[in-house]
Amino acid sequence: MALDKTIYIGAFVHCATLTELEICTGGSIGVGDDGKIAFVIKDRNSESLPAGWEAAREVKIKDHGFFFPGFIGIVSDTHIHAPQYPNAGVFGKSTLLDWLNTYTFPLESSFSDLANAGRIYKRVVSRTLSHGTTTACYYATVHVPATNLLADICKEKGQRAFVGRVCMDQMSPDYYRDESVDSAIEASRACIQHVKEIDPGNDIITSIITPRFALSCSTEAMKRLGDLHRETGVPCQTHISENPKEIELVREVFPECSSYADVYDKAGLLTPKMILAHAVHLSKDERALIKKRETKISHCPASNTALTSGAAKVRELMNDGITVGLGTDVSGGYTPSMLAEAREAIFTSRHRAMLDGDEAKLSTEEVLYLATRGGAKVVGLEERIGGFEVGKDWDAQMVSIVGVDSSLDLYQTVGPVEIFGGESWDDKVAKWLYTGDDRNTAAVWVKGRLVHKTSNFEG
Ligand SMILES: Nc1nc2[nH]cnc2c(=O)[nH]1
Ligand SMILES: [Zn+2]
Repeated sequence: MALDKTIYIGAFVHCATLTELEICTGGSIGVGDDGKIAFVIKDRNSESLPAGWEAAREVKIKDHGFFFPGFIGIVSDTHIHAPQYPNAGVFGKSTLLDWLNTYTFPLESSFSDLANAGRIYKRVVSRTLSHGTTTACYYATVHVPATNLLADICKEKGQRAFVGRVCMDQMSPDYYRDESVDSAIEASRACIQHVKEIDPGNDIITSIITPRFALSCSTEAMKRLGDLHRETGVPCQTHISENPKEIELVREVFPECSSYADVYDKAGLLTPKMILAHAVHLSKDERALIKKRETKISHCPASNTALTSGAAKVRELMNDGITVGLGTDVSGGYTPSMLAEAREAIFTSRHRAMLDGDEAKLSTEEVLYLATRGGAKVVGLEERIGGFEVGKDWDAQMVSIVGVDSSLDLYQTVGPVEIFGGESWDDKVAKWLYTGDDRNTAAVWVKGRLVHKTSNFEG
């Protein structure tokens, strides 16, 4: 689809490094008709437009707002279960294993009904886009037609997505499981093939091989999925070391393996293109193995707190040199918002700090990095998304914070973020992170295409 050449004008905020925000208050970014950033002007007063851009369309920021890279969670939300969205906020006092049996498997099994799947998947994709999630790493269900439908919906709505059919051939309910290893592999191949047909170049949609977790997959199934991963180059995602009872059971079910990480390693699944969600209780040896294999981790703090799984030691993972992103893990996590997830990451780190010392604290800059550039690295798209550099895709959100305008004596805010006029730019970003919500996400673009807008967007 041809896009208009567009110049985005106003303030731009992105993560220069893990610990530094780069804030250009008077900049412009030109996005070509291919959806890629063609130029970045950091100061409009001292730099003029490149030739040929005089007649380009303009999109301007209002008042205190700014452009920010789209969230990459696993969103990218680096870890979200699309079929579990109707249960967001519904988990009672359960912990992982009883939560799966009580809430999750019954809901996921209902995706054998394609009309039901379509109704829910449309809402998940619209909702995550409205929160600024430009890339999502989705778990679907075991069902091939519904998984393919999720890929179709992401493509149609324009959300960059990794879409995985869930494999589960053991220790799963009779009413919801793969019947055999052969049928599981065949079904996974069918979903990989579907994505090849709808998006051969993985422009927006990528298939992802998805063994649910070690307990629901036989050794044979995991080995065959490892072979499929090697044969196709398709990335992988799964869960690891989330809950103490789960870890104990993994020990009992796989006595030949020295650790949870070793179960995946022996199956050929611990590779640079594998995303492991949770990683709450990893041992030092497991962390060393994950680092050696260049495997990525999705930190899911809201879910880890809700299901009382534990508080992951993110500082330790980062100090080990492991690449970390953020995931909402809906509906283990209650929220589809990566902004809320970033807050949860901050507060979980503060609880860790009360046990481990101040170094454990994550800063505003660090969690925004995990939600953008960190997520881009986790999904292997760091050359294409995550920040505002020439040649990258325009995956961005316009953050709208209309504040006090003393000249007009107006007082109008978008959502709950209050701006009184004395705030520095760092303060404004922090206020957005701590007090903002989807009302502040005025518009969202993926690869230059406008994929969400509110009434606060005039463009
Ligand atoms: N949080 C979470 N952990 C899991 N482990 C296996 N399946 C799941 C799931 O659906 N959610
Ligand atoms: Zn999960």
